Amino acid sequence: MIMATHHMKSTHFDNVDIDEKANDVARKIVASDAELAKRMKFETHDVMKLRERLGEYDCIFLAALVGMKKEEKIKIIGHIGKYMKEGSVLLVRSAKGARAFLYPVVEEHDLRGFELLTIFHPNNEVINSVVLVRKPTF
Ligand SMILES: C[S@@+](CC[C@H](N)C(=O)[O-])C[C@H]1O[C@@H](n2cnc3c(N)ncnc32)[C@H](O)[C@@H]1O
Repeated sequence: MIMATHHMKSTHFDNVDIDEKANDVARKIVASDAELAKRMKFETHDVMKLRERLGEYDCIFLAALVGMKKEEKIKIIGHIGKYMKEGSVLLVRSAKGARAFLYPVVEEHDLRGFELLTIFHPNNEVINSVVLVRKPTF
């Protein structure tokens, strides 16, 4: 929501969650901002079941706990990487240090086949690190 409100002010977001209840809560939160609500859709799907659809986006944000364990997360990243559009960007949330007790750590070597753009580890109250990669254009 912070990105959509303050940085990507005209971007449309398709938010996917496997849990309909999570989407219901998210819809209610976003409904308080009419402008934002127009740009936010919430759909219930398992990301592992989406294929061609993933090729429609310029940028995909993968939430921290989509894949609770590292092996599961790597599998999900591989699936997204297979179907996302060439040249599009994937933002993966990771963790460093003691924060790795809470969230799976994704490192550069877990992102084979992608071009690494940046890794950012915050040192303030923000918990998640961010790894930004691009699917190469062949
Ligand atoms: C940290 S919460 C993120 C909540 C919120 N959607 C957000 O992005 O701020 C992680 C969410 O990932 C969802 N999730 C886990 N595995 C998933 C999958 N395979 N496909 C889609 N959503 C999944 C969970 O239901 C949970 O709501």
